[in-house]
Amino acid sequence: MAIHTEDLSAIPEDLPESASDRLVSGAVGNSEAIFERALRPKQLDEYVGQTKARAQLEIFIAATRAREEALDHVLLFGPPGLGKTTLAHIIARELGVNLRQTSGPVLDRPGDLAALLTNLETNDVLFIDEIHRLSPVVEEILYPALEDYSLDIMIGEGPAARSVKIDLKPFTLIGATTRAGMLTNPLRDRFGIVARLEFYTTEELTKIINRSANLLKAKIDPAGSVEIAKRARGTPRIANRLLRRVRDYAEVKGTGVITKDIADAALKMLDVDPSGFDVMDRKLLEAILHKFDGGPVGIDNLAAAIGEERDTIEDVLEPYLIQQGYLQRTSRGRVATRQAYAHFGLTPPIGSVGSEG
Ligand SMILES: Nc1ncnc2c1ncn2[C@@H]1O[C@H](COP(=O)(O)OP(=O)(O)OP(=O)(O)O)[C@@H](O)[C@H]1O
Ligand SMILES: [Mg+2]
Repeated sequence: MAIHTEDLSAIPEDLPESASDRLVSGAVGNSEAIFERALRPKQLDEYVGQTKARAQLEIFIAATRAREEALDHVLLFGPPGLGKTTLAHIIARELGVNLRQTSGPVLDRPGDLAALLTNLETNDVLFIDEIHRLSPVVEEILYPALEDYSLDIMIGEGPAARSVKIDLKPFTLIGATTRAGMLTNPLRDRFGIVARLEFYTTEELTKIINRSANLLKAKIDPAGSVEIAKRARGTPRIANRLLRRVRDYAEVKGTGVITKDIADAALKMLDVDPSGFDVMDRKLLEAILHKFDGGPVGIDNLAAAIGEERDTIEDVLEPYLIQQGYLQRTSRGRVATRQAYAHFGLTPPIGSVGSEG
């Protein structure tokens, strides 16, 4: 069995055009997949940031290796582009086992899952991306597999139908999702290790950009990497994407070196503002401010107003705006904070939420 087989069909292609085409969307376009793989760190010590998740995993991996057992099942969750797939591959590599990759929407028949599971070698990793999109019938046969490495499969139909039990070799499931909240409770409960990935700091993104620039043989000065890092929405995928575009700009409009001024001019041209917001971020905030008087506004109304899918708002747009304090999610809907008013040069009304911008 090949080590680290990649199932390209697992790369999500079903994101709405407007979302996947965004320069700062966390989502990945297919043409980008090859480039992403080249920049993907292969070992835990190359994986920048996520100190909490990394510290946990280091211990569990070392202990499991020493005992020659399968690692507990791992759930990785967090917004797109923060490094879930990367981390899954690193875990398998550090464990010294094979990784088999698939995704929730692709696994639509129980037989497909059974085939994957029965082909795993001892202690291998099965990586299921978008695990919140598993169909209920597939999820059902996953439970006993996770719990006691066995499959209960129905053979035949009607009165002749019988259930057969198949023993599996010990394995580790790594599930990745942008939405831990959409997992069913019985599934979530079966993960022994749950790691939530956080947005990266400017310092961490600067490190990632320097490493990528090095691999791409792009010339960049320290202030240039900081400028890109500050505008990458806390997301390594976006940092790498911006780096590539800014490098093109530097080669055509400058001397080839990415300086602060070149980065700034390039990002301005690409419509990424100093807070790292792109057209869609601004559209969302402006809709709340102008069409809904700052909110609260329900997610479906908001989706209709900006012509975006509700899922895209919740998975891609909102998490960063909330983390940065521009948006609040309340029981009555989304509310723009004082910081959002300030961003657009507006005076916040009395009683508006959030800290002073
Ligand atoms: N901690 C990190 N250190 C360095 N580079 C990273 C890190 N995390 C992610 N990257 C880079 O960002 C890119 C995107 O990461 P990855 O594909 O793992 O994100 P993801 O969380 O799986 O996204 P999605 O939810 O869309 O599947 C990778 O190609 C990798 O180069
Ligand atoms: Mg991924």
